[in-house]
Amino acid sequence: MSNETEVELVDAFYMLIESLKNNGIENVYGIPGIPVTALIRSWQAEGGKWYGFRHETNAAMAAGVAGYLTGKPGVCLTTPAPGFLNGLAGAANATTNGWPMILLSGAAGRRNTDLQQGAFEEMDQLNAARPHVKAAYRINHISDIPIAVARAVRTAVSGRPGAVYLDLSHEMLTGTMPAAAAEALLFTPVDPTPKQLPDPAAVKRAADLLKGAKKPLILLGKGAAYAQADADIKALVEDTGIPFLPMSMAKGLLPDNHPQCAGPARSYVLPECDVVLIVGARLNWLLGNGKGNTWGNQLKKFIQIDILPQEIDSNVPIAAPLVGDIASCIAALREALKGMPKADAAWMGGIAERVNASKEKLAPTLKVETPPGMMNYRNSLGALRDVLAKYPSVTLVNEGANALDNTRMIVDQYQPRKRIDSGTWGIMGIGMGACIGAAVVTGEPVVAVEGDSAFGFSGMEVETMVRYNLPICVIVMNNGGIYKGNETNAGGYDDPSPTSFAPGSRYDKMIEAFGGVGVNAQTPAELAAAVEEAIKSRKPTLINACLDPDAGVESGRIAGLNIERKKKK
Ligand SMILES: Cc1ncc(Cn2c(C)c(CCOP(=O)(O)OP(=O)(O)O)sc2=O)c(N)n1
Ligand SMILES: Nc1ncnc2c1ncn2[C@@H]1O[C@H](COP(=O)(O)OP(=O)(O)O)[C@@H](O)[C@H]1O
Ligand SMILES: [Mg+2]
Repeated sequence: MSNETEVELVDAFYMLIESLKNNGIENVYGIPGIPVTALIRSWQAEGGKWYGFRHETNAAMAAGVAGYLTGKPGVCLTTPAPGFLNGLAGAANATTNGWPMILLSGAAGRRNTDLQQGAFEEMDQLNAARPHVKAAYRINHISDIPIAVARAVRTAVSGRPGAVYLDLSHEMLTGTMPAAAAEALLFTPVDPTPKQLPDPAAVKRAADLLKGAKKPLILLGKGAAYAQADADIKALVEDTGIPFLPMSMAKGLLPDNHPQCAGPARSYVLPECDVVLIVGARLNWLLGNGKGNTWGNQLKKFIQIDILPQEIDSNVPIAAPLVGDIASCIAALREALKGMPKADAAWMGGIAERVNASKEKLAPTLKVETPPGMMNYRNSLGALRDVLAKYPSVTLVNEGANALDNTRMIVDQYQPRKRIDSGTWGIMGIGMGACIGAAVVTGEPVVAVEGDSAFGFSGMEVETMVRYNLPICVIVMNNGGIYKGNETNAGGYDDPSPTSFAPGSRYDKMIEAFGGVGVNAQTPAELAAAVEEAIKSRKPTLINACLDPDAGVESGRIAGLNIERKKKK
């Protein structure tokens, strides 16, 4: 009898499953196929939750959003080469957003790949991943799995979070090892997201600057939402009385209707403020790179809280860098600011005036009557706003151009981490993956406001939503095209324009094909009723919101980034 039959062995699937569990991973998102199908079945058999998608990019988006919402890396599992590449788009988006996720992909054997001998789905995935993720590792031997998974988790969640690629080489996946030795290697990592405490001198410098400000502003970014230091952030804002400006995914850290919220007065507070406390936000294109017209011509003093030291001075000089994790930095800053007088009443009064004026100007447009089937962004989203105000725990997913800009402006958020959108890249295609990831990790209803083009990037996942019976209500803002639906093509012949879709499309019929609830909403009242019914019923629902094809402007609020022809021919 050979020695092998006497010694109990374990295989790589066992080591992967146990290592994922030791790192607190409960859900895996992806698509089966060679060589991972049996691994998925084993994961399920061991009690792991599997969410099977229709496209790996959507599975990876779900994993990234799950990471953002929970602080634990979402895990996406794919097959090699094309499956890996599809997943990589979601991993790159997670890394750009600073969200923790792990992309696990099967890979062809090293011997063939490194000699480019044409193995099945051969690709040098490790090197293809490296430029687009926070880190990429290959596991070459079964005994390395526990350390590799722990390292991937720690890398994904520590510092600035991001995606980690783990290459599951064929040789490793087919390996076995003695069970006793394997058990000795399995472990649970200690404190993968350690506190990063700020330097007390830096805290004092920041506090002194804030105390001396005449027109201070607190700018909250999605890093502040991700940090889950909600109570301390709210207390810092309210104790100091300083106005706050939330970036889109920081909305809800304090309610959008909070008296200190300067959101509707962004174009006033950015040029007028003198000291800005940036909490988990980057001075990138979304904030005019911290200079130019967005900020007016007065010199600003920036205080920046960030866990990544090299984010400081990325665009403009930072007068008081505060490097550390947001929770630790905010706690230290609150201590240093104790007794500081509230922000200047004249400054607050000026902001309140502009916020009220902005709201008064917007209000009537939200109630405007339009003929059935010809809603616009204002009256449709005005109706949605009133419904969602009654359900603050609903997660709102949002993408598109006009569909994005108008929803961000009109629909208020009341709780942290309840708005997921196109993020730092301004990417289309996060939609259905984000809905599924959010529904899975929150267990709460999700409402998505999707441009009809944006929806198209991930729309096949309505079958996935129905299959898992997730409480997701997708609203397709059907204006008949990209930005609008009534452009004619420049050539004058009959083909559609570059931005138009088939007129009269009925997206609600898509979900009905899979057994979900489809609604064709012609008026704001019909839209509101259908959304509320979907939230209450928790049934997977798709609402085709019929908008005027002329509603919308090219590229929404970022039209200025377009390049136009300098001359006709
Ligand atoms: C992956 C990807 N592809 C293309 C784009 C370009 N793009 C595209 C294609 C948009 C769709 C706008 O049309 P929509 O129907 O989604 O929204 P509205 O009609 O409401 O503006 S917005 C935008 O920046 C993108 N941002 N991301
Ligand atoms: N826990 C944390 N502590 C400190 N900084 C963090 C933490 N998590 C994320 N960050 C930082 O927050 C910033 C988020 O910026 P960004 O994604 O541009 O936000 P927004 O788009 O809302 O402005 C990143 O620079 C990231 O390094
Ligand atoms: Mg559209």
